[in-house]
Amino acid sequence: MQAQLAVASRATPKLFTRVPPPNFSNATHRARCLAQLRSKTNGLEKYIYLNGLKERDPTLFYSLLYDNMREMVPILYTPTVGDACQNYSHIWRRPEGLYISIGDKGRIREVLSTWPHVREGRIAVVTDGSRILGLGDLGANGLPISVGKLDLYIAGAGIRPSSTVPICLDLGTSTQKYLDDPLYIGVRRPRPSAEEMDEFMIEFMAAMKDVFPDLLVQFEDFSTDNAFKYLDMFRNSYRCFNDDIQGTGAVVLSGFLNAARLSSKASGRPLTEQRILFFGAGSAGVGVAKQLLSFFKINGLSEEDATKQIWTVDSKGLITADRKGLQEHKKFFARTDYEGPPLTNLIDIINYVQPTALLGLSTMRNAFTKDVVDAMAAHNPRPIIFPLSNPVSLCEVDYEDAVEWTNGEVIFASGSPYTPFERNAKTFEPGQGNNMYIFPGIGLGTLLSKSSRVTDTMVEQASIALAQSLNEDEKEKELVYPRLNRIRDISAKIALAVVRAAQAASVDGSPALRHVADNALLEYIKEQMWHPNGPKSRF
Ligand SMILES: NC(=O)C1=CN([C@@H]2O[C@H](COP(=O)(O)OP(=O)(O)OC[C@H]3O[C@@H](n4cnc5c(N)ncnc54)[C@H](O)[C@@H]3O)[C@@H](O)[C@H]2O)C=CC1
Ligand SMILES: CC(=O)C(=O)O
Ligand SMILES: [Mg+2]
Repeated sequence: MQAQLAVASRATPKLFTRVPPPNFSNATHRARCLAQLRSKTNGLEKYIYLNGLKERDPTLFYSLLYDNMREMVPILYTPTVGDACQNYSHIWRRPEGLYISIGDKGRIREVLSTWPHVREGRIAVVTDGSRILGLGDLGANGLPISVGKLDLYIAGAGIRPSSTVPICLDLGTSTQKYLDDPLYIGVRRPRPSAEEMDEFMIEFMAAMKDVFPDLLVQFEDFSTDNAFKYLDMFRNSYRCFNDDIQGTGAVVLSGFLNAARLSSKASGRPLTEQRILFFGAGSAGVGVAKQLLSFFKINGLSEEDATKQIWTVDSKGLITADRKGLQEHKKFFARTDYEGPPLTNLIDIINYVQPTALLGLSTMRNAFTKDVVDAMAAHNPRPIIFPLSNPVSLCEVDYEDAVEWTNGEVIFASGSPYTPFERNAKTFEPGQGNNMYIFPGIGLGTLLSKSSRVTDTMVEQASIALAQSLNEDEKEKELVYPRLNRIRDISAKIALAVVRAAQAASVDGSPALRHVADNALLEYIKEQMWHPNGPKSRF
C-alpha cells in the first residue's frame, strides 16, 4: 500500500499517463527540458520542441519562458517565428488556434462558439496572414504569429493562457507556392475582392463581440491597405487596435525619445530640430511617423511644423505630393517643398534631408550600406539608426556593422534581436525596437480599465511610460529600451498609464479604479497578473 502511495505521489496526473522514473523531480525535469532545447542546433527544431512542450506541460513551458525570456522569445517570436510561419503547413502537429475561413461567411458566430474557453476570452490576436513580418502573403500559415504574440501577453503581462484566443482568418492567398503545396493547410483560392472581404470583416467583428463580450482584438500583420482600412472602420465601435500601426508607432516613439536625448547631448541640437527620415512607408512606417508627430507636439511644435520634420521614402524614392497615384496612407507626409527631379538614391536623399535619425521599415535587407551609414555619420556626431524590419533576414543593417562603421557612436535599435558584443574592451548592447514591449501593457491596461475603446491618448501614454521605464543601469549604459527580462514590471507601468489615459478620455468602465492612487494601482495591477505556478488571475 505504502509503495503504491509513493508511486502515486511521483506521478503528476496532468502530465503523465504512466508512472515516471523513481528519480523524477520537477527541478531536474526543468533542467532536462532546457538541455533538450539547447541541444537543438536549428531554430525551427527549437520552435517545434517548445511547441510540443507547451502541449505536454503548459505550466512548465510558461515557467521556462518567463525565466528565460532572452533565450526563448527569439524562438517563439521574431526571428524564428518567421520560419515557423513559412513552414507551418509542414511542421503542423495539432490545432492551436482558431481558423475562420472565407467559406464560414454567414455562420462565423457558430464557428467562433466552438472555441473551448469562450467565457474566458479576453485577448484575441487576429491575422489574415497577408503580410507576416516582412515575409509577404503566407495565407493560413500565419497562425504562429498570433500564437507568438499571445505567448508574449502571457509571459510579459501575466494574461492567463486560457484567456487568449489566437485567430487566423483563412481567406485564401496570393502566393502560388502555397496554393501548389499539397500539404498547404488553408483554403486553396485567391484572396477575396475588397467588397467580399469587407462583408466578411463586418460579420466577423460583430460575431466576436457577441461570442466574446469582454474581448480586446489586436489586428496583426494585415497587408497595409487593409490594416489602415479596418482600423478606421472598427476602432470607434469595438475594443480593438492595430499592432503594426499603433503598437509599432508607440514603441518606436518611446525608443526615439530616449535616443533623441542622447543624440542632442552630443550635437547640442534642440530636440525639436530632430529630422527624421523613414525608409519604408507602409503600415509600420506611416504608423510610426504619425506617432512621432506627437513627440514634436509634446515638445511644443504645431502639427504643421512637426510634419515638416518628417520625410518618407518608399520603393520609388522620396515621397513628394506631386507624385501621381500616391496611395492614401502616404499622402499626409508627402513633401510639398521639394522641386527637383525625383530623388531615388538613399545617399542623395540623406544628403538632401540631412536627417538626425534614419528609421528602416522597408523589408530591404542590408539597405543601410556602409556608404549610407557613413552619410548619416557625416551629418551627426551620434546618428540614430533604427533598422526595424523583421525578421533578421530582412533587417536593413546588422548591429556590429553599424557600430563598426560609426566607430561606436551609433544609437541603435532593431526590430529583431541582436546579441551584445565586445569592442575595444567595451560592451555594446543593442536595443530591440519591437512592439512586443508595448502591446502587452496596452492590452493589460485596456482590460483592467474595462475600456470600451483604445484611444490615441492611451497609445501615446503607453509610449511615454515605456520611455520612462529605463532603470539607472540601463540609462548609464545608454540603452534606449529596457532589458527584456524586466518586461512584467514594464508592462505594469504601461498598463497604469493606459488606465489613467482611458479614465481621462472617459472610455473606462471600472470607476472604482479612478479613486486608487498610482502606487496602489501599480501594486494591484501586478497582483492581477497570472504566474505559471501562482493563483488564478482575473485575466
Ligand atoms: N519592429 C517592429 O516592431 C515592427 C516591424 N515591422 C516591420 O516593418 C516592415 C514593413 O512592414 P509594413 O510597413 O507593414 O510593410 P509594407 O509592405 O506595407 O511597407 C514596406 C514599405 O517599404 C517600401 N520599400 C520596399 N522596397 C523599398 C526600397 N527598395 N526602397 C525604399 N523603400 C522600399 C515600400 O514601398 C513600402 O512603403 C516589415 O519587415 C515588418 O516586419 C512591422 C511592424 C512592427
Ligand atoms: C513586430 C511586428 O509586428 C512585425 O514585424 O510585423
Ligand atoms: Mg506585426
